[in-house]
Amino acid sequence: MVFAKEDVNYSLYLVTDSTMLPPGTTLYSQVEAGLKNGVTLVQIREKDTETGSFIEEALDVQKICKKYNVPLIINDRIDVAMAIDADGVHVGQQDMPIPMVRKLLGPSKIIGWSVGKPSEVETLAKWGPDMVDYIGVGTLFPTLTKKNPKKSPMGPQGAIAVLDALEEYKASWCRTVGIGGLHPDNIQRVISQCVATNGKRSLDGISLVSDIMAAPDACAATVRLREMIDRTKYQFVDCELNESFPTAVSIKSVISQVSSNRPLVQHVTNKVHQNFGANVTLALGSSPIMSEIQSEVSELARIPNASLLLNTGSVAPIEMLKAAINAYNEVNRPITFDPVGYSATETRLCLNNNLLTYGQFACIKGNSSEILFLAKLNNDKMKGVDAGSGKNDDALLARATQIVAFKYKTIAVCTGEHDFIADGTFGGECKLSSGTAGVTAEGLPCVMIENGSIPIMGDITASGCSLGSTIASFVGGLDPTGNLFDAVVGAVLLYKTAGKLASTRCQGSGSFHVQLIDALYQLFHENKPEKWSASLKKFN
Ligand SMILES: Cc1ncc(COP(=O)(O)OP(=O)(O)O)c(N)n1
Ligand SMILES: Cc1ncsc1CCOP(=O)(O)O
Ligand SMILES: [Mg+2]
Repeated sequence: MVFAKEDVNYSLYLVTDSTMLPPGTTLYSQVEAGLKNGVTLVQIREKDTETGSFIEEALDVQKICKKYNVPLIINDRIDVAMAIDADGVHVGQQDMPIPMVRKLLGPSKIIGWSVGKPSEVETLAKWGPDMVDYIGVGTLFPTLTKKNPKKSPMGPQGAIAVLDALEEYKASWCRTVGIGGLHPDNIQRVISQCVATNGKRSLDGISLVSDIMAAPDACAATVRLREMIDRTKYQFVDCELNESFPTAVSIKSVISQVSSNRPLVQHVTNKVHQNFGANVTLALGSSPIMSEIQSEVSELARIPNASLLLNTGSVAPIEMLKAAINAYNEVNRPITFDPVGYSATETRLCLNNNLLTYGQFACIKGNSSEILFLAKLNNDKMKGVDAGSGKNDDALLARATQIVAFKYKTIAVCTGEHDFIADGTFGGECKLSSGTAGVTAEGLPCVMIENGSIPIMGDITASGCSLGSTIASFVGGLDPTGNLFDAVVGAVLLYKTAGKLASTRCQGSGSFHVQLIDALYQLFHENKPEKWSASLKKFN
């Protein structure tokens, strides 16, 4: 049977490994369980099997694949692929050169190649469309399955660089699958974040080994993966731009939702912020919990309307931070990420980059230096944890905010004299495909918040961190159909209006703290956004 290459469905690509079979299962039972429940492509990869046995296993797996009309790919072994007339092979950078593989297999067979960096894309593009049909992009995350990996995990940002290279070198024919450490807790993020910067292509599939091969119940594991892949919203691929901008009416609705849903806001934050953050959260009708206990994050994330504020000024161990991200991502509850002092030290840079790759965030909030650095528009090392002293013009800050929103598929907030908020999270049900939306960062909805400066805000501790508490309360309190952009813009408008009000009422920085909590409480419970001093304007 010859599969037309354009008909190959890469969406759930199972790669076998008999060394991890649970008791009571076989290579064949795991493959069949996968095929029955949504696996769309199979690769037999048995690195420790002698040629004779490998051929027997491949023939038996081939029979099962034929029953489900699914192509079979052979790992590494071109001779075995030819011997059994398999549908194709997958080779890596250290295996037989692609032109030689193509010469032996002929034009109709599927050839997959492992690609880990843009220069390898340039090579395949030079070969042209008759050589490589798809690439395995990885290793995305750490995995024990592939022994002695040549490169360290690339994360979604590494995959984006490869997708960008496919666009740059115009290799439009080439399909892509992500591979390496893929499991239910990171698949949605991989799919939604791994989109080329020009919005014109996403990953075409997810390839994995252990999540199915090592599963005691491979049927259930596959059903879960299939469901997750089919329902994950993909950004910028065949989706429409959200044209709606927040209004006083939509913000009023957000506050009503927060007030009735009373979100639980888990703070993982620095010691200085904890007390004030808790009081700000209470003023907004929400319930704060300051917990860094790794063993309880899953329980907390499952509490109705749970919301996580991750402020990396905290000293919580990275394992706890990652467990918290996992727990909230797993149940689709919002995480507000505040990468305090993003690049002030190597330690913070490494920690924040690690977390940004590891998690999907509803909102990423930072000062102008942090956002400019995240957008790679200002690579100077930040001085301390405060915004750089340089005056950045509004257009640059707005663009940086849009870039961060696009890059991480999030609501990005850039705080400063003016605040900028951009929406990179729009919905739209899209399938795994090379999209045609062509949406780019500068097309994203972006607003500028004007409220005049509030110098005394800088004279108290945790005023910036507590905007994070406000955002986390608002996004946590949304109804399921609520709009994240409305919630974040509403939180910033409320917080800035309260700051201005408190500055007119206080006697100094000490009473400003108290007045700020009073003002937040009063404005929240009044719920009259149309009267707030802070205002927004579209910045596109
Ligand atoms: C779909 C897919 N992607 C990548 C690989 C890795 O292939 P390779 O680099 O040749 O490493 P080994 O699998 O041979 O260890 C793959 N097999 N499948
Ligand atoms: C074959 C291969 N190539 C890169 S990672 C990998 C193994 C992926 O296995 P798992 O899905 O269990 O992480
Ligand atoms: Mg190989």
